[in-house]
Amino acid sequence: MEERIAAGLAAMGVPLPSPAAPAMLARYGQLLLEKNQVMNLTAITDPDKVADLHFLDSAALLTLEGVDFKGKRVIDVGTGAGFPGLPLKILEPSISLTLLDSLGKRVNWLSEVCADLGLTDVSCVHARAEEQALEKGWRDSFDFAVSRAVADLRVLTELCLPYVKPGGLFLSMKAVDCAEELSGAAHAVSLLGGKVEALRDYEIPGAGVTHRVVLIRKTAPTPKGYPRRWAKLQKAPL
Ligand SMILES: C[S@@+](CC[C@H](N)C(=O)[O-])C[C@H]1O[C@@H](n2cnc3c(N)ncnc32)[C@H](O)[C@@H]1O
Repeated sequence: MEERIAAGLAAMGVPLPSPAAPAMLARYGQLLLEKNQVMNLTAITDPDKVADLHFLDSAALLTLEGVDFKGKRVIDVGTGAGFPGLPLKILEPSISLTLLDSLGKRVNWLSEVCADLGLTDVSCVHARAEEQALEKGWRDSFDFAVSRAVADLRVLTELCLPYVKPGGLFLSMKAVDCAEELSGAAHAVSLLGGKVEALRDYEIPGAGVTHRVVLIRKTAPTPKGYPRRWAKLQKAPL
């Protein structure tokens, strides 16, 4: 896995913070596949596909022109087994990272992985996104929110955008055919103080797959009353 990750990162033009970074990612991959035998962490079990569809896919966020993760406070909402947040932290160690998920078992495992890899400045938080955003110090306070494979953009915007401070970005990882999802989310984005700034497509080397990042700029603070409770948020999406 290490060679494939190293070759993919080089092809994508992602600089390595240290020569050990591909080995760290491969170690993470090994822990993932081991734990996946006893806990549902990923449907992808082929090591090459884990390299491509988890690690290189996550790393693609570091290739976006005009988006600099250096020293940023980043939250990964619905991180699951740590994607995309944890590979970002390994490849850009200056990030102050929060990994948030509503499934406690996954969050506990992520804490173990961070300890195993010797990562610092990573908070693994077991909470529902729409509830944690109401806690003091969380709202309008992150430079970037990132998220992959969690919910339709209309709902996801209400889960993620409240965390982002004005001037910051919500980076939503989607399929290239997300036009309908995007237009369905237009009202949620503007109501919650955001603006779709760009759509960026990227190819994962060797995988023959193209994915898309929707960049949403936070232009104003989150209005009072948002995010709403899960039942409301889902029953009556914005
Ligand atoms: C399909 S997994 C995707 C995981 C990871 N982002 C990835 O791309 O591999 C969706 C994750 O989102 C979490 N999730 C769903 N709704 C959530 C919410 N409201 N707050 C926090 N986590 C949530 C689930 O527990 C699950 O781990």
